[in-house]
Order: sequence, then structure tokens, then C-alpha cells
Amino acid sequence: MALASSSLYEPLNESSAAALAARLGLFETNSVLQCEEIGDGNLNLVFRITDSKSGHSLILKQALPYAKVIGESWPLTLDRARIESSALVKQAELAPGLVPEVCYSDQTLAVTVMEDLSHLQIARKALIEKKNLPHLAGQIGSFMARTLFYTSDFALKPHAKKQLVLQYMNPDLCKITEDLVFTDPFFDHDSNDFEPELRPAAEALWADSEVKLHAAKLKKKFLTEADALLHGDLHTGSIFVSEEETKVIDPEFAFFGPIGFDPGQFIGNLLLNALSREEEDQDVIFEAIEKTWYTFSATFAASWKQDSRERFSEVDGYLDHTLGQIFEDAIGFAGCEVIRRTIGLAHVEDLDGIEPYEKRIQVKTSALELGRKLIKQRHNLTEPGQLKRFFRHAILR
Ligand SMILES: Nc1ncnc2c1ncn2[C@@H]1O[C@H](COP(=O)(O)OP(=O)(O)O)[C@@H](O)[C@H]1O
Ligand SMILES: CSC[C@H]1O[C@H](OP(=O)(O)O)[C@H](O)[C@@H]1O
Repeated sequence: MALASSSLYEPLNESSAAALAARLGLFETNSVLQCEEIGDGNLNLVFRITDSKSGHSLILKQALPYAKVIGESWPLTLDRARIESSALVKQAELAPGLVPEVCYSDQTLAVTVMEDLSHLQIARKALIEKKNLPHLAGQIGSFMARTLFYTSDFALKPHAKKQLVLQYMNPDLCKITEDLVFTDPFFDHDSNDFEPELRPAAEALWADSEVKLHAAKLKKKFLTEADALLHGDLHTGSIFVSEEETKVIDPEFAFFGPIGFDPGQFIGNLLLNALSREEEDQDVIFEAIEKTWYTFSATFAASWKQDSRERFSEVDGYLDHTLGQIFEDAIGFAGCEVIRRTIGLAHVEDLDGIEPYEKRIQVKTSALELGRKLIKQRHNLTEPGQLKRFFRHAILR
């Protein structure tokens, strides 16, 4: 991967992005380049650049000095582009084939150029369309186990681990999660966004001091537990899929945090999709959650047995305790994700796309119930096979 930091920052447009790609020699000399801005995320510009002669294409992603969805009133560090490109490279090393290949990055321009995955579909859309995704759960379980175990103290020497913790300090993006996932949805905060009919359910949540105490404890974990290099935003909109392939994108929120956070966000987004479905279509989602967890825990355990450098790792019960704690945390983080995607700033199409409106309100009300119960009762859930019953019971009104 080439790395440059010579030019001055300027936001690109379709023509300057194509010109940059040509100047960098990313395409053959005689290419005829076409460029389209395709970004549909909250934060960055994403350009697809295609050589109309050969059909070869690349993705050029550029961070803006602010959050795209809000505008210049929400300044945001360009350093997230460095975090994203280096996390993609690290994840490719640890979980080969499960992230797009990075072919160029420039810290000053806040640019990452990577493999075009347009032959795949964003997992959130595929799940909404009820596509068959036989490998998604296993591949994400394996991705999480490998990236999280091999960046933890179980695998790394202490100095190397702390060096990585420093490299992935990501305060601006962590602050977004601290606010939008762990704080604002639990209070009557300006950033929240929900339908007026949800106000009674939101007010019930804000008045629930038990759930707030649990949310405070989960937030504290996120703030302080530097277990491993997280993806940090592993929702189903950050994953490309087909029936055969899975590729994880968009790790700009990467930092050293609690291991349960990535599984929690992924499971939380699967639960959001389950909420959007009729009961008879939900089983496949609960099966995916089970498969995700069993692949994660089996891969994590195998890595532990083969590569742990921790003296205590052979002590009876330590691996089981570690996995049990990760699962409990994941369930709590999933609950926070379900709540924030229902009444917080950043919504998901799984819920917002539900028609008719009355049904949407009913499902979102259930989502708030589910989120609250996941957070409060996470200690009682010890394995994913319990989730289907828990889910059905939680949303019964
Ligand atoms: N490597 C890629 N190949 C094809 N499309 C991509 C790629 N990366 C991003 N995209 C497209 O751009 C969109 C936004 O990308 P994302 O990385 O999620 O941006 P943001 O950081 O703004 O959320 C994705 O939903 C996808 O449609
Ligand atoms: C104003 S940022 C809101 C939200 O957006 C991020 O997601 P993405 O970059 O995939 O669009 C992240 O989940 C943030 O919490």
C-alpha cells in the first residue's frame, strides 16, 4: 500500500477525485475515467471511479472536516481517515479476505482508495429483502474473533499492545458513540429524533432509573476497557454481502475498547431486522445470531488455546469466564444499539421502512421494550439459544 502525506487538504468532487486517481497512477495511462459520488453514510464522501475502457473500478473515500449528515456545525477530525485505512490493513492481516483491499492512502487529503465491492450488496439491504445469506454469520463471527483476539493482551506483548492503543486513539469518533449510543437516547436530549407517538415510550425509558444505571455501567466499560482493537461501528450497513462473500467496511470508529462491543452492535442490528419481520420470517435471524456467537466463541477459544501468551490462560475457568463476560456485555451493548437506532439521531431502514405508519410505531415501541430488557436482564442471558424466547416475551404487550 502506498502512503503519502504531501498535498494540502481540499474536499474532492467527482472531477478532482478522478483527476487525483489518474495522477496517482491508479489506472492505466490511457484510461477514460468516470466518477460518481455514491456515499450514503453519515460522515464521508465516497467516489466510485471507473475506467470505461477496461471496466476496472476503485473506491476513493474522503473524510470531510465535519460530519456530512449534519454539516460544518459538527466539526470532526480528518484523522479518522488514517484510522480507517490502517484498521483496514490490520484487519486484512488478521482476517484475510474479509475486508476490501486498500491500494492507497493519504493522511493529508484524508483519502483511502480501496477495492470496489459494488458486485456485493450492503447486508442491511439484503436482510430487509430477506435474501439468503448462508455465510454472513459465520464470516462475521470469525472476523470478530480473529481481529479482537489477536489485538488483545491475550495475543500481544505488552509494549506492542500499548503502542497499538496509542496508534488507535480516536477521541472524536468515540465521543460520537459515547453521546449517540450511550447517553443521549437515555435522556430528553436535542439530538434525539423520533415520531411524536413514541414520546410516551421514550418518557418511560427516561424515567426508568434502573435501566439508566445499567446504561451508565455499559458506557463506563466503553470509556475505559481497552481490551482489543474494535471495528467500532459494526452494524449491518458496514458489511457487504453476497451468498458467498462477506466484506466488512468503514472501520473509522476503530479504537481499543471492550471486546463485547462489536458482537453487541452486530447482534443488535440483527435484532432490529428481526423486529421488522413477521414472526414466521424471524427464525433465520435468531439462527444467524446463534451461528455468529458459536463461530465467534469457537474461533476465539481455538486462538486462545493455540496462541495465548497469558500465563493465566490455562487456569481452569478463565476462558469460559472471559467468553461469558463478552456475551453478557454484548447483550447489553445490543440493547443500547436497539434503543439508539429507534429514538436516537441515526436511524435504520429496517425500522424506518416499516409500512404502514401505525405498524412502524408499534414495532418501534416494541424495540424500546426489547432494548430496555436486554440491558437490564443481560446477566440472565448466558447463551444465544435463549434469545428467541426472550425476544418474543420482551415484545409481548
Ligand atoms: N469498497 C466499497 N465498494 C463499493 N461501495 C462502497 C465501498 N465503500 C463504501 N461504499 C459505498 O459507500 C457507502 C458509504 O460508505 P461508508 O464507508 O459506510 O461511509 P460513511 O463512513 O460515510 O458511513 C456504502 O454504503 C456503500 O454504498
Ligand atoms: C453523525 S454520526 C451517526 C452515526 O453514523 C455512523 O454510522 P455510518 O458511518 O455507518 O453512517 C455511526 O454509527 C454513528 O453513530
